[in-house]
Amino acid sequence: MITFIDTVVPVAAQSAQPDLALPVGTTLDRFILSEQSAFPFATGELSQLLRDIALASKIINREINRAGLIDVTGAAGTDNVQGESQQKLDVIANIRFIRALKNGGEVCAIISEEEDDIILTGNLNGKYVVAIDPLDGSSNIDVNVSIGTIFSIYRRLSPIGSVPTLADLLQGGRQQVAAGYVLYGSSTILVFTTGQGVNGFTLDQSLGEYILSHTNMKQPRTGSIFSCNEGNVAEYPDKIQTYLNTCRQRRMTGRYIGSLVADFHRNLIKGGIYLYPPTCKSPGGKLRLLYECFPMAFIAEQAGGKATDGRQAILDIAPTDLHQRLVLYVGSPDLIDELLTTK
Ligand SMILES: O=P(O)(O)OC[C@H]1O[C@](O)(COP(=O)(O)O)[C@@H](O)[C@@H]1O
Ligand SMILES: [Mg+2]
Ligand SMILES: [Mg+2]
Repeated sequence: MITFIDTVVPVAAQSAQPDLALPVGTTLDRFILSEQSAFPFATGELSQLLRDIALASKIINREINRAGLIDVTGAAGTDNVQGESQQKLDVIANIRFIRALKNGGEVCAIISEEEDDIILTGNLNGKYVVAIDPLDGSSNIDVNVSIGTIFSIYRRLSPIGSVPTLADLLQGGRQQVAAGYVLYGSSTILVFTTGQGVNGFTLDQSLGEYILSHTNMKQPRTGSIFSCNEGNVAEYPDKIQTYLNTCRQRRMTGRYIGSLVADFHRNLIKGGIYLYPPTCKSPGGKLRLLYECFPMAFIAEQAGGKATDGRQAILDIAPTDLHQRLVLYVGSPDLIDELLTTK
């Protein structure tokens, strides 16, 4: 369920909100409006912000679908703050989302995977800040394999009208008011939560509309899928190697697309566990806390799953850096528990 209260109710206290089930087939706009109307104090900014993200994702979806026809494949010739070569679509997606968030007026600051520093939008009266991975799964762009976008929304801490600060972006995962992803796969789906469960909207390309297709998504308690880059196994900690051996002995299925959004989405629906342990190249983990781990952990927990770095719940981690990386284990709760108790 969506909460459209623009007076923020952090994750922990949101379960008291009314349950407003809407039927499959409802448009995203109708869903947003009807949910918002349930909250007398809602002023619509969060609703509009979600619409802005949905619109930008439709534009990106169009670019991705035409990737082979227009000059959007290959490297952009630039590196991001993490020293990763930026793909042209990384840059295009980054520009499109930042433009949509700036023009919307609700967002005062943004942190993006593709930008070194905080982006001040100039909307000093904007109530929200956004962390975004404009294009997730960049290594799959040129080979027509599913990719995604990941976003996380917070209410600003600094006073309305003032210049946003680092503290606005380095809030804890449990302060998120909304988080979601768009999966550009065989179909395009927008999945998000505002702390009242998780819903999925499939893009009807002929209408250009996101339509409710997955209501109140729930992560199966267990599953038979494990997802990790087996090429790195020799570098994984012994405990993880032991756990993966038990997965193989149990004849679980190895599935790894190499796009976090796609691997997460499959495991959310079918049951499974995604692992990105420490490696020699990324001893602290590869995935970024603010715009990959926090949003996916919020969605996972809202769907009944779990997300941990092996020591604590991802959502309990205090962020210290805009682009800090983390070890991530996320998925079905029983599989995460098994991993954590592996000797
Ligand atoms: O190629 P590797 O090392 O297995 O890493 C794949 C992981 O890295 C990512 O591509 C990182 O995300 P970006 O593509 O947004 O940088 C994840 O989507 C994916 O799960
Ligand atoms: Mg990513
Ligand atoms: Mg990315």
